[in-house]
Amino acid sequence: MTTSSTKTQHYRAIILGAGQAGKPLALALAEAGWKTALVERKYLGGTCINYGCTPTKTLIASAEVAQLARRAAEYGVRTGPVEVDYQAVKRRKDELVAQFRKGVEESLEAAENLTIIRGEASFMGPKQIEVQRPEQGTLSLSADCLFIDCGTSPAAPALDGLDTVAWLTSTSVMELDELPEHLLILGGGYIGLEFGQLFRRLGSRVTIIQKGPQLLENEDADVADCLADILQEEGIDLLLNTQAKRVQRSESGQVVLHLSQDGQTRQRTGSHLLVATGSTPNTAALRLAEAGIEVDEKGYINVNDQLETTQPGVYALGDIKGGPAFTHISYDDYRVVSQHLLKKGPATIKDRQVPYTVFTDPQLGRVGLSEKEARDRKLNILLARLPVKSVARALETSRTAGLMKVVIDADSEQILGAAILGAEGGEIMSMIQIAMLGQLPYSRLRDAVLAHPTWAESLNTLFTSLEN
Ligand SMILES: Cc1cc2nc3c(=O)[nH]c(=O)nc-3n(C[C@H](O)[C@H](O)[C@H](O)COP(=O)(O)OP(=O)(O)OC[C@H]3O[C@@H](n4cnc5c(N)ncnc54)[C@H](O)[C@@H]3O)c2cc1C
Ligand SMILES: NC(=O)c1ccc[n+]([C@@H]2O[C@H](COP(=O)([O-])OP(=O)(O)OC[C@H]3O[C@@H](n4cnc5c(N)ncnc54)[C@H](O)[C@@H]3O)[C@@H](O)[C@H]2O)c1
Repeated sequence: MTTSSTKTQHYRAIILGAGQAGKPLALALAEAGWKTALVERKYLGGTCINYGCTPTKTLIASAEVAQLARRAAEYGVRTGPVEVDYQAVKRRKDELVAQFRKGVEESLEAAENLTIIRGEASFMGPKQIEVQRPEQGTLSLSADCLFIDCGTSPAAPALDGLDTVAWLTSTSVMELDELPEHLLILGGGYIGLEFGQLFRRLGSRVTIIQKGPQLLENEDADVADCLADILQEEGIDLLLNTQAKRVQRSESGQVVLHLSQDGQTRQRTGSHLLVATGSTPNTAALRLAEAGIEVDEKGYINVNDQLETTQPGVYALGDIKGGPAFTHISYDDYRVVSQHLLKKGPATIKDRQVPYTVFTDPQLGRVGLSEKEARDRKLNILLARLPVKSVARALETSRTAGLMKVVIDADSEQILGAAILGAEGGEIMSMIQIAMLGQLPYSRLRDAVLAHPTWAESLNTLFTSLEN
């Protein structure tokens, strides 16, 4: 249902942003009988479905097939030369995104008590907003409760000359109709690595420039270095400890990056530049100060453990509140808010687990403390460590790259964290996460009977030899 009116319309709940928290929250509140409005300025489903997880993981799947086909001879299979039809790869991705988006639109449009309003929202007062609708003028709305799920956008670093080149974001790089010939990537985080490897495997030359001494700056150095070796073996040009000083477009239309590495001047020239140096919250349009909603120094909205902002009755969910920026965290924010408001049950974001997976190949599955974090906290720990090449399943399937590492509390035998860099690393990490949820001591996994030859069985071996 679409609405149009000039006087202020009142709702029990208004949700700003139809992302990974906003969509399920709108459905839950409406189903509970709350008169609810959902305001979205672009696509229903938000980042994950439209420009995040869904399109990237679909492209990554095509890149994995290309890579496996190239390695076919290792398995004794002849394929002939491997060719990538990038238009077909892109079409497959676009079709899946359209399918997911349609599913979201249909479920929201079918809901009773829910009004979908297309336009950009701004606060006019603590519980009052204005929506700028394309070609329909503004709409004035008020509500008893407001929920902000407006997400983030790619951030642009302060880089001399950036405005003179047509640089790409994680969104616009997926709109290219042709493969970049040589993709320069600024940033060695999640986006830089996932795009870097997928474009390399699809046939581009790729250079990744990371300002710090390792990729994935928050991970343990041994894990990050192992992943760096794997990417370099695939032909990715990796520059660590490298600062971008300025960028310019050459006469032939190439992008020229002027760099500094360990005091040495360097240069890289490519056909395209992808900037993947982090995100910034979508707070500018919201005029949060009008509602007395406080933000931190980076502009992320301050919330308490029930996700209420400094304005009572106004909540912030998902990436816009800062902290871990993952789809499953946004979804859990929805769970916390809906349990708190609808079931009046105890619900908090305090001390929740934050698992995540970097979808390189091999994947990096992570949960809990890293070794560095545990040592910084001066915890008495044991480490379980296993190179993936020691796992039977890895050898049988020729997927031997990576390492597994688990941090254990030496006194209680409880698992404190895990980094699984290996094939299906996200799934193996999730098994360890479930053991952590159930507070199983590591020895239960070491001694468990696990089917041979699965990836899961590697847990027996992983926990057999421990180091301090
Ligand atoms: C390339 C990429 C890959 C990713 N891959 C993964 C992954 O594999 N796994 C994972 O867990 N996470 C991944 N993420 C992160 C994940 O997509 C986000 O954490 C998640 O989508 C955040 O959801 P959200 O609830 O904060 O809101 P979002 O999904 O960001 O939605 C916010 C919505 O608010 C709308 N909006 C903004 N301002 C206004 C306004 N003023 N008025 C009205 N509407 C407004 C926006 O249009 C948008 O639709 C990825 C992100 C990117 C960019
Ligand atoms: N698989 C996933 O879960 C997934 C995938 C993609 C994105 N995401 C989400 O998207 C968010 C944004 O991803 P991202 O990769 O843009 O950010 P990020 O913060 O993960 O990584 C940015 C990287 O860029 C580096 N950097 C910053 N400024 C630089 C500069 N001027 N030159 C060179 N390097 C520089 C940083 O050191 C850092 O390593 C992530 O925080 C993540 O939560 C998640």
